Parts: sequence; structure tokens; C-alpha cells
Amino acid sequence: MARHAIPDGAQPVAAPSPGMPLPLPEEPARRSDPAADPVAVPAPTRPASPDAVLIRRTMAEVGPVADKVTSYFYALLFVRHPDLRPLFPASMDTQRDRLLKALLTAAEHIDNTEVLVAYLQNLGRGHRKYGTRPEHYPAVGECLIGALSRFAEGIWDRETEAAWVRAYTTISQVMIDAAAKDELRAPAWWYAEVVSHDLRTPDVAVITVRPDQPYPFLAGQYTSVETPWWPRIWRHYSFAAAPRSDGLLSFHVKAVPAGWVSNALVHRARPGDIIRLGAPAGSMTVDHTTDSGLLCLGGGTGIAPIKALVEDVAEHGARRPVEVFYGARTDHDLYDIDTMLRLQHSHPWLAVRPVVDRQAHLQLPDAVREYGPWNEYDAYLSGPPGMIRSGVDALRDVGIPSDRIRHDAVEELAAVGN
Ligand SMILES: NC(=O)C1=CN([C@@H]2O[C@H](COP(=O)(O)OP(=O)(O)OC[C@H]3O[C@@H](n4cnc5c(N)ncnc54)[C@H](O)[C@@H]3O)[C@@H](O)[C@H]2O)C=CC1
Repeated sequence: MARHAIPDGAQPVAAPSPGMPLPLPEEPARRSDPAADPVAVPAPTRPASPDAVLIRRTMAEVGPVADKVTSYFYALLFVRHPDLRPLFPASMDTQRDRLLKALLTAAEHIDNTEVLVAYLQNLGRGHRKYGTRPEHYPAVGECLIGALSRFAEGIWDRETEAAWVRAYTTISQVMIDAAAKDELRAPAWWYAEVVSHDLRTPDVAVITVRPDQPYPFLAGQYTSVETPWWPRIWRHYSFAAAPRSDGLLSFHVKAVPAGWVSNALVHRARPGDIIRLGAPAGSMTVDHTTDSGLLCLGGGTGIAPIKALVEDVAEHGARRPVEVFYGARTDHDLYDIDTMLRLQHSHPWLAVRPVVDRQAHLQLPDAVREYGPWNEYDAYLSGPPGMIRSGVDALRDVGIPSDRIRHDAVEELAAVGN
């Protein structure tokens, strides 16, 4: 999927010790899958546990000074545990708010074990590529509690500390166990050689890489990418093709202002360069047990995973109707329209409708309302966060139930740093 830039994974968390804080968010959880996007799941209605009350009270207390808490936490961590500094990127800019976001997510779901565990397992697996080890967790926990107790001084007491210690202990154990299990079946990362680099517009490149060992994934998923020029800075990109027999993977990357990784990939990477890939993630995948139609909205480079989904349906041989709405600001930005039209030509069940903002005088989600009916369709959205939000609203309006609308997590998309 080559999603262009989805948020970047978190960096290593370091961590907890008996009782510490939480880890950083990592893989972008995409779409409305509880495991991927715990934030999307409604909070349970049963009364909060005493620990949850104390944890949420702490979060409310430190919320207004979140930046200070985060800076202090990292300062403590690096001063007390300098051996952990190399696990993090040289520049901590994009790293900073990841910790707090993870904390908020975990705190929000502290009583919702099923959702929290799925989220933390994903986080634990994703931390393998940072070199995070079980012995790092206590250090993170200790410094997290140190930072929280300082900035929540007014409400901090023994019970609050004990609640954080219990929560952090559980959190870190779930992450450690998930990483250990994953270690038995997959590498922590893959090296991949750039084999082609096709600059489609001045700022969009289609990049194809060859991983050093088999890379199993599903169409619609994404991965994390680290370039040799910005060590330990990882960004998420969707795979732009379904799994291929030659094992090659491709991504669509748009260079965005101040996007270190995206600019390096678009303007610097050349065949022969070696990048690193994290594990595949995301659940915006096709359910092959049904024969419902697929209604796909791809905005800009968000067309990448949509193309992978179309190829996936084609490979499964099912004649399911697939309708793709491909949105772009100008004709020129429809950089992959030829590929999509070729697919349409080969597959009678596929309809591709380009929607150019300036010509259509409307945006992608509005165009969908002019077609239909869509009640027999599953919907897939991929693109900028604003498009996902208004797209979900539009799709619900035309009668598609929420559980049939798939996309990566908007929170993560919004955090894309590129
Ligand atoms: N799996 C995913 O969800 C993926 C997401 N992306 C994300 O897609 C974005 C692509 O960026 P660009 O190519 O610059 O796209 P862009 O900003 O040029 O937007 C492309 C099209 O999306 C629609 N759109 C944009 N904002 C909208 C809004 N607020 N409401 C309704 N429709 C809207 C319009 O039709 C627009 O022409 C990046 O943010 C990237 O992170 C990219 C690949 C995969």
C-alpha cells in the first residue's frame, strides 16, 4: 500500500519496570479494527475500575502540560539510561508526542482488556525493529512514573503510583510476550534493495524494492520504512500491489514539506539503495468469504492500497463488482490513472472513476453520492485524514453500515510525518 505516508511508527520505547508507564505507539493502527485502532472503539459502559479512575485523573492533570511531561520524561530516560539513547532517532521531534498518545490510548482503554491487549500486542511486535528488549521496559516505566509524579504533583499519592505501577507492569508484559512470540516466526525487520524508482510527478515516486527474504503480507496492508539517510526514523507506507510471485514490493511516496523520509525516498533514493522494512500491519484487507461488491475511495497517493485490493480481487478470480473513485486535485495529480484504466480494461467487473476537484467542483466523497445504490457493498477508504472523515460520513449517509467501512486509523493518518 503505499500509502504515502502514514504515520510513522514509534520509536523504541523503552521501558518499564515494575510498574511503569507506557510505551509509545507504533504501527499506525489503521482502520476501524479495534486491534488497530483502539481509539475508535467506544469506551465500555461499565463503571471504571479504581485503577482506571486514578490513571485517568493523572492524565487529566498532566494534559495541559503534556509537552513538558514528555520532554522531562525523555530527559530523565536519557540521563539515567544513556545506553537507551541510540535506540531513538537523533532528532526527537516526531518522537515526542508518541509516548503521550500511547499513554492516552492505553489509559482510555485500561478497563477494556480485549481492545487494550490487541493494541499492545501490535505495539510490542512493532517495537522489535527498534531493538527494544525486555530489560528496557523497567527503565521506561521508572522514568514515566518519575515524569508523571512531578507534573501531577497536586494529586499524586501512593495509590496513584500503585495504580500506574500495576498498569505499566501489565502493559509492558503484554508487549514483551507479543514480541517474544513474534520472534519465533518473523525477523525484526527486513532489508530491501530499491530496484526501480519512477518519478511520476515532481513530488510523487513509485518505488519498487526487493526484500532480502520472503515478506508475507496481504493486499491493503502497510509497512514501516527506514531510509539509510535518517536512521531510526520510520514512516508508514501502504503496499501498492498485491503480493507478487517475484516477491517485489512497491510503494507510492509523495514528498511532503519537511518530510524527511518522504523527501529522501522521492528525491534521493536510487536503484541499489538499501532500506529497512518493518513487519506488515493493518487490516484494510479484502474479505474473500463474501461476494459483496467493493466500493473504494482513493485520494491522492491513497490510490496505492486500492490498486493492491483490485489486484487481490482479480487474483481470487471472483467476479465481484469493484467501483473505484480516484480523487486528485488536478489532472496532473492522477499520476496512476493509466494503471487503473488498464486494470479496468482487463476486468469487466471493475469501474474506475477519476474525480478531479477542480473539474468536478466537488470532492471525492460527494461524488460517491451520485452513484449507487451501495447497500450491497463493503467500503474501503484510503487517503488524507480529511477525506477519510468526510468519506466515512458520506458512506454512512448512503446506507453503508459502519462495520462494512474499512480504513486505517485517522489518528495515525493525522500524525503522518513523512
Ligand atoms: N491507507 C491509507 O489510508 C493511505 C493514506 N495515504 C494518505 O493520503 C494522503 C495523500 O496525500 P495527497 O496525495 O497529497 O492527497 P491530496 O491532499 O492531494 O488529496 C487527494 C484527494 O483526496 C480528496 N480529499 C482531500 N482532502 C479532503 C477532504 N478534507 N474532504 C474530502 N475529500 C478530500 C480530494 O478528492 C483530493 O483531491 C497522505 O496524507 C497520505 O498519508 C496515502 C496512502 C495510503
